[in-house]
This record gives sequence, C-alpha cells and structure tokens, in this order.
Amino acid sequence: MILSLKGIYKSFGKSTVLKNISLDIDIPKILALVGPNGSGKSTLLNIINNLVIPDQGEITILNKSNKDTSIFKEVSYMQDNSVLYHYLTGYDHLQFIANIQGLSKKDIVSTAERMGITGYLHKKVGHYSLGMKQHLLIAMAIVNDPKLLILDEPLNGLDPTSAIKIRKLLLELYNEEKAIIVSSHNLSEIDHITSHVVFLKDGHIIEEDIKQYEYYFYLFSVDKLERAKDILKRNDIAFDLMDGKIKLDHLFSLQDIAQKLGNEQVVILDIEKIRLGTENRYKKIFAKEVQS
Ligand SMILES: Nc1ncnc2c1ncn2[C@@H]1O[C@H](COP(=O)(O)OP(=O)(O)OP(=O)(O)O)[C@@H](O)[C@H]1O
Repeated sequence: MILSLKGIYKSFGKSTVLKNISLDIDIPKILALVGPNGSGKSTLLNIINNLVIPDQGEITILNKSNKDTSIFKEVSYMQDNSVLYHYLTGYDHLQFIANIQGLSKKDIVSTAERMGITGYLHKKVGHYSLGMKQHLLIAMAIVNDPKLLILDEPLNGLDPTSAIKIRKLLLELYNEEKAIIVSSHNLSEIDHITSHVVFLKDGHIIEEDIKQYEYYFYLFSVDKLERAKDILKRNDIAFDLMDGKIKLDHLFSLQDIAQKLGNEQVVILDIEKIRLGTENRYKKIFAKEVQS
C-alpha cells in the first residue's frame, strides 16, 4: 500500500472539516479529490504531507509514518504557485530540490525537457505567466521521480494545449507505476485523467470507480407520460423517471421505442443522450449545494 489513511479527524475551532476519513491507495492509480470550496481538500492533502497535524488518525506512506523523514524521496506535493520565489529562476527552484534530493544536473535538464520549460528555465519566475509557473511546479514535483505524487489543482491556468500535455504526462506517470492524487475543480478533465474519484462531502469521503460514470442514457420527454409508462411496462422495457422524463439505457433501439410510443399516439417532444460523467455525478452528490 503506498498511502493509507485511518480515522482522520480535523477541526478548526468549532468547525470539523474532516470526520473519520479512511482511504487506501495503491499503485498505479490516478485519483481525483473533488469537493466544493472549503470542503477540506487542501487540509487533507496538507495532513498527508505532514504540514497540518490531524486531531486524530494515522497516515502511513509506504508502510512508514508520514512523519518519517526517509519517505521524502518517494513523495512529492505540488501546491499552488505561492511557493515560488519571483526573484529566482526556474532552474534555481529545480536545483534547490536537486540539492536536497541528491539529484544531478542531468535530472534537472531531462525534467525540464519533459515539461517543455527549457526555453524559459533561466528566466526569473516573476516574468512567468500562470501556465509557465504551473509547468515549473509540476517539474519540481516530478524531478525526484517520486512513487506518490500529490498535485493540488495541476490544471489551474493551463490553456487547452497545455492541459492536454499535462493529461498525457499524468497517464505516462501512471504507466510508470506511480500513484497520483489530483485535487481539481475541473470535472471534465477528471473524466479524462483519473481512474477513481473521492468526493469530500460534509467532512466524509465517497470513493468511486470512474468506470461507472462511463455509460450513456436517453432522456425522453413525452406529451402523455402515464400512457408512455404503461406502454413501456407492457413491452417489458425497463426504465426510470428523472425530472418528469423517461430515462432509458442507451442500449435500447431509439427507433423501436419511438415506434411503440407512436403506435399508441404518444408524441416524443425531446430526446437527450446523456453521459453520466463526473460532473453529473457531482451534481447528484452535491444537489443541495448546486441548487442553492
Ligand atoms: N489554518 C486554518 N485555520 C482555520 N481554518 C482553516 C485553516 N485551514 C483551513 N481552514 C478551514 O477549513 C475549511 C477547509 O479548507 P480547505 O482549504 O481545506 O478547503 P478546500 O476544499 O481546499 O477549498 P478550495 O476548493 O477553496 O481550495 C475551510 O472552512 C477553511 O476556512
């Protein structure tokens, strides 16, 4: 097990942000941590990285306590760009990590090449755009080739081309047998890059395999709902109701359904083909928050 959380609690004053969080992560895995602003994502990531001390609970990384300094070569934590020094160059930042981690100049150069930042590596960070800073932060996180990579909002400020490149990089790292935890608000990106999602809601986690979101369904609006339900039941066609519409699995033949309803004077007003996806799952889990 690369990371194991057991019974983590954390409060700030009277507000309990994390309640009995337990989670096991093995390699290879790309896991997204998702939740509304203030739900405790950064607090949880900080706790994993021993930057915030939980009130209760245990964190082990590669079967060692997260307080054991020997694990620092195996873990990287990318925070937001406030950790960067504007008066230093990108190279200075990478060299600083290389010195601590006992890495060579070759490691810096190859990481810079992999991240496509060689062209501005010797410029001061104060002159970097948001996307350039983001590339440097990721370079700093991967230069030591860690087994566990924790990235807080890695796609922040990236244009579509850069986002596609980072997505590719994460998949490469996954194929190199890493475990990656990504905190992100970008739900459509999560569909592309992750295998599992952990939703943080009211201090608890809901962990799900993303595969279950990958199915499509149809939503039919009809003029005579009761008659349509009756027709489907008589024809042994399984359906659900959603927002006053008929929800059907995508495997049914649209033509066949339309014919059966039409034969009995039910008019189809609209048909939507919907992919469940992380965003729709999020809307369901956080229905109250989304509506308010
Ligand atoms: N050091 C602290 N002192 C007091 N309260 C804190 C502290 N750190 C976090 N909090 C509170 O804990 C809650 C969770 O904050 P956290 O930053 O972990 O949320 P988040 O999910 O990362 O939010 P966002 O998506 O906005 O980054 C918030 O209500 C925040 O105000």
